[in-house]
Amino acid sequence: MTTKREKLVLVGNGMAGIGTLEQILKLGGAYDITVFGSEPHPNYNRIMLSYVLEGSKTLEDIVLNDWSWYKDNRITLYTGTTVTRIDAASRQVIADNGIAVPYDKVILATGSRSFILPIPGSDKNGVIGFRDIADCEAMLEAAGQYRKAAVIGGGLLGLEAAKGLVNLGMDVTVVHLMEDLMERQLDRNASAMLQAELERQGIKFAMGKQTVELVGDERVQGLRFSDGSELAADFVVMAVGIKPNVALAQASGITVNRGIVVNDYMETSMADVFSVGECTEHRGVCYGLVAPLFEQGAVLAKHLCGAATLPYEGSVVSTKLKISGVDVFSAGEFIETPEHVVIAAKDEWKKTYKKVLLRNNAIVGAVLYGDITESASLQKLVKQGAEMTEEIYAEVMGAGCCGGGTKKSASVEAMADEEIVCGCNGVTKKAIVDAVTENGFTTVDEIKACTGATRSCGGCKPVVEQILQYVLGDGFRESAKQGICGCTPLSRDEIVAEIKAKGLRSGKEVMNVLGWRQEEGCSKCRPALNYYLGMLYPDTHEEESESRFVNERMNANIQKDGTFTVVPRMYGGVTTPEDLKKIADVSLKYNVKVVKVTGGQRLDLIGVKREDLPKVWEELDMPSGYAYAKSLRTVKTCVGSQFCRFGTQDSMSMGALLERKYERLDMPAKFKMAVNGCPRNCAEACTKDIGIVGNDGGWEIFIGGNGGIKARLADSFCKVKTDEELVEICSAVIQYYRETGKYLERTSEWVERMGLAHIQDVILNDEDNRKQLAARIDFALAQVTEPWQAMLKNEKARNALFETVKP
Ligand SMILES: Cc1cc2nc3c(=O)[nH]c(=O)nc-3n(C[C@H](O)[C@H](O)[C@H](O)COP(=O)(O)OP(=O)(O)OC[C@H]3O[C@@H](n4cnc5c(N)ncnc54)[C@H](O)[C@@H]3O)c2cc1C
Ligand SMILES: NC(=O)c1ccc[n+]([C@@H]2O[C@H](COP(=O)([O-])OP(=O)(O)OC[C@H]3O[C@@H](n4cnc5c(N)ncnc54)[C@H](O)[C@@H]3O)[C@@H](O)[C@H]2O)c1
Ligand code: SF4
Ligand code: FES
Repeated sequence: MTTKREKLVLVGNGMAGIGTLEQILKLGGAYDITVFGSEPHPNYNRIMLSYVLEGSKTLEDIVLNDWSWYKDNRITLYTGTTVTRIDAASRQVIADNGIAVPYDKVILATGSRSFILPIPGSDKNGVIGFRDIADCEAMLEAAGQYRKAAVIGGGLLGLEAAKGLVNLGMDVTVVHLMEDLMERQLDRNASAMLQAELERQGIKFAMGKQTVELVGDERVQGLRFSDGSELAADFVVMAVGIKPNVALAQASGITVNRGIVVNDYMETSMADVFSVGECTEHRGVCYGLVAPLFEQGAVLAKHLCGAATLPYEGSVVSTKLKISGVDVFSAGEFIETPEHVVIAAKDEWKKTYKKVLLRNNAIVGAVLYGDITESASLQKLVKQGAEMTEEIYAEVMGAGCCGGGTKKSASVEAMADEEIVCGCNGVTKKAIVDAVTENGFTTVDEIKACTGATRSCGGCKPVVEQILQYVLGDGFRESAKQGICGCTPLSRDEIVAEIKAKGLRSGKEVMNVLGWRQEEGCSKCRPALNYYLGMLYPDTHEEESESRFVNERMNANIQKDGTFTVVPRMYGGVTTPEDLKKIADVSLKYNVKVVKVTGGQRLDLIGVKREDLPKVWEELDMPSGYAYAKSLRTVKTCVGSQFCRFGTQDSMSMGALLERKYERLDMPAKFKMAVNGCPRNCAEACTKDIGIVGNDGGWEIFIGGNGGIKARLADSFCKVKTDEELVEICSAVIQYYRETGKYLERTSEWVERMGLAHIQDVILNDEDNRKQLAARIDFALAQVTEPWQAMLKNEKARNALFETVKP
């Protein structure tokens, strides 16, 4: 006889909720699971949004559980769907779009939202919080259009946001209410050192300022303070704290205080309804960091799986600011009172500071600035409220405030097995050592995939590295080479070489033969392998569409409200009245929300419903502009010699020719080109992957430009006389990039890695090689087909993607 599986509904697709589900799945919990999330994305690492803004990660990098994870674990997922009520009488969870799902158990993990100061003007355009992908995208966009930003709030979030905006080229002032930055985590000494360093990094500060109004017309133009002074700003980020999302609990009659009130087993006041994460209030505390949320999730998962568990008794929190070049750590109590015994060391030359607070000889708090080597030990000692002893003093204070560096592996050696190394994910030293000794893992990525350590804020990475060094000894340096992801220690070049040498033909085969740690791979390696195989076998590789990112699978870009954009090709930025009429007719018929002229000189139909996509493309009957793909996006052109008085070359015709030639071909990353009729460079060749400028009766070719987050001016590659030479060199450059580029590596990074001189040598000084590269790209180009034409003929794929399955 089979027992009926209970129905578990999770509301909130964030880190706390999905972390709890991961634990439940690990424990073998027998539930039919449904997840609701208001955002249109799979579970992603919210913490890493700071790195996305700062430019060191992309949105794709921060996905924690991609769409296939839900499918593989038979979880029904409703994204872009907000639950509005739990009906205890009918035992159903009811969503805003009318979907009602029966439940046996419900987990509320609805998180928080940004607290927006209730002051006049806070609803003006250009004022946002920093909480989710949509906010992050809005900030990236604003940085391209506006100059002067103000970030209100000098806490963790405000400072990380400010650094991100400075990196994006904005003039940023942090407006802080108090006289000390991060006054909830740091004492005056550490705060002052932090402010000095951040000023050095380009952030300005307005301290002790209370904003009473945001001024401007529709768009914000500045801030007015209580002392009457003003600050000009055309973009304002509010980072003054968070508010738990409790509307659903309230509407369902569940007891709510600041957060959803729970007991030590995460039970709310409603039977069979539990709560974890930032929306939760436990013993009067709502947490705003991931470590406590995962601790809550671990207790709840065991509780729901019938496994023995201790009650959740609250968490001691510690924080680390994620700004490169600024190492700050704080745990427990940090402001001394007459009750405390203070151990402190400050080195103004090395710019380091260390303070440990004792109460009745128990370690109750610590602040580190500049050198945070001891953060893991101190975090544990504070959590345990350990007694200070001579040994601990020597271990923690070492040579004073900066002695950690010389005794790193000694301090790791001295760590107890059960000591927590990764506070965010509760991973002990023993779990990491076991992953090395029992599973043979040798890199941080492998440890991450196996244990979860370093998966969230990344603050524990140095200690994980020290443990690897301590366990592997000399073997560590050799193994320090990182694989393309946690599934393999192999680099891109090694994988491509093995595919060629062993004649491997599919992603699965590559993973099997090359000994992938995770049988199914992950969201990093699957699309990369699909690209490498397609590049190596253009005529025979069977496209593995399930390995593609969702936008590529749908041949359309998903937007934050769950609708899509449609961008038809306009070769060289040139269109016709007939095509414009078609676009207008289709836009009206399918209620397109906005028609936007893009930076790449074409039209973007924004707000198309998923189920309308096939009909829109069928009626447009125009080629896809690949605005979602890792391939040629646009060839921007100026008017050129056909019309411009200065033009010496026909840039419009050449742009259209190049766009028709290279469209649809997969590349390591998105690829943009521009063609100009003369050196006035109206189509901005200098920020394109390949930029072309009419010059001296011929063409000058530039490569490796980028106008995005990591802006880079293109390098002059060569000058040519004829159109034929131009096309041959473009072909050779693109094919060489395709053959040697790492998946997701833009040409700006590729040129820096390979060296301009080397690429010139390969392509300009070796005619045979150049011709072979051009022939290989022509062969690959002969295999590509128009995706929407194929999709419209394939009813099964069309139904599966656009009618029955959620992305
Ligand atoms: C930029 C940034 C950087 C951060 N850095 C760090 C850090 O370095 N270290 C650290 O520990 N913490 C950090 N945090 C905090 C950390 O990200 C949060 O504590 C954590 O993500 C909260 O997880 P959660 O699942 O409780 O809530 P959330 O992540 O807010 O997830 C809740 C989800 O539920 C959805 N939802 C809400 N109501 C409903 C509903 N009725 N129906 C359906 N869905 C709903 C929301 O849209 C959201 O997607 C950072 C936060 C930000 C914004
Ligand atoms: N590295 C990290 O651990 C990290 C990074 C980002 C965010 N987070 C978390 O995200 C959440 C939100 O972060 P946060 O920094 O907004 O919250 P926070 O509550 O930690 O800090 C808000 C700051 O804004 C200041 N403030 C309040 N009102 C103000 C006003 N009117 N004008 C100027 N300043 C004002 C406060 O003095 C405080 O320093 C927190 O839970 C935080 O822990 C953590
Ligand atoms: S780049 Fe030269 S040819 Fe082209 S539009 Fe500008 S001035 Fe005219
Ligand atoms: S401490 Fe945050 S990921 Fe390990």
